[in-house]
Amino acid sequence: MTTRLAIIGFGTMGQAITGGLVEAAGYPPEGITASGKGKGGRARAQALGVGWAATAAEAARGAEAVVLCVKPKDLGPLLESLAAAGALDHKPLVVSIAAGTDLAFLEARVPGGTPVIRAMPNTPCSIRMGTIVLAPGAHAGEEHLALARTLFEPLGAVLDLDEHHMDAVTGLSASGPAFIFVILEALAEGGVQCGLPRGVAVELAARMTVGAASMVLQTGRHPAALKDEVTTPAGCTIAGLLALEDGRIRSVLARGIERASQVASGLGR
Ligand SMILES: NC(=O)C1=CN([C@@H]2O[C@H](COP(=O)(O)OP(=O)(O)OC[C@H]3O[C@@H](n4cnc5c(N)ncnc54)[C@H](O)[C@@H]3O)[C@@H](O)[C@H]2O)C=CC1
Ligand SMILES: O=C(O)[C@@H]1CCC=N1
Repeated sequence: MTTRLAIIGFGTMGQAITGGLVEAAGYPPEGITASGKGKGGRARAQALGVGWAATAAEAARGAEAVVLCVKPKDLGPLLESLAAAGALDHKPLVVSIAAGTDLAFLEARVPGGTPVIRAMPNTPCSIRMGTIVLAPGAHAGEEHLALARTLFEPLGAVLDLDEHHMDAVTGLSASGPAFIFVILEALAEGGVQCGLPRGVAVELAARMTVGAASMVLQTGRHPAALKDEVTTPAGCTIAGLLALEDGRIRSVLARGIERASQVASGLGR
């Protein structure tokens, strides 16, 4: 049976989640009502066939699950407006995807006993290749986690983790697509520098990345062991690897995740 779902905040992530559910996973659009303030949201909702509510309160009323997809700074005012309108009085499952906004903050702004789940998805959810980490609040039981999994599993791999990992998850798998896009762009530039047409270089870089990542997931082997198999003694790969190490590639990438995670932790304040 379809869960009546409200998506509040219809920007990048609200649209990625809704688009992934409707276009890629075949979720019935009539089961979803969206609400947003940004440009183009209503037209996108219409194109997807999902309902559109003029206000967040209207979307939330009667929904079994309310997914909050607004920026961290907008979450407090949004929850206050929903509480003032009594739009969460029926205690639906409330899911927040906001970075840096903890369960304690959310639970303090919904009616007592409301089940709340913090989720951290990423933009690849729009093509069902996402990762989504879930952390349940004090009143979210197994049935609520099961409902959240039903909503997110069509969009990618769902992992349950304790909330204290959420900032690290945000820096790694939520910000991470942006880092990978920059790496892909740079890899393609290398190919262009060596004479490949740009389109071919981008395609080779992207397909190679999918293949290498899939090897890690499918074999369960350590990335270092897989790397060693590519690296012929006195061959070309070791020459390229050493050039990358001269640029401190590992430290630069790891510090990028650390910095994103640190900033994520302050976004809700
Ligand atoms: N962009 C990303 O890759 C990821 C973002 N997130 C989190 O998702 C949330 C949304 O991020 P984006 O989609 O990138 O932001 P966005 O700015 O693209 O979308 C947020 C939308 O919420 C709307 N909004 C603000 N207040 C509202 C209200 N009271 N009622 C209805 N709509 C309202 C805004 O007009 C805007 O269209 C953030 O909290 C972010 O931390 C989490 C994972 C990945
Ligand atoms: O950059 C941001 O703040 C959001 C949260 C994670 C990905 N994008």
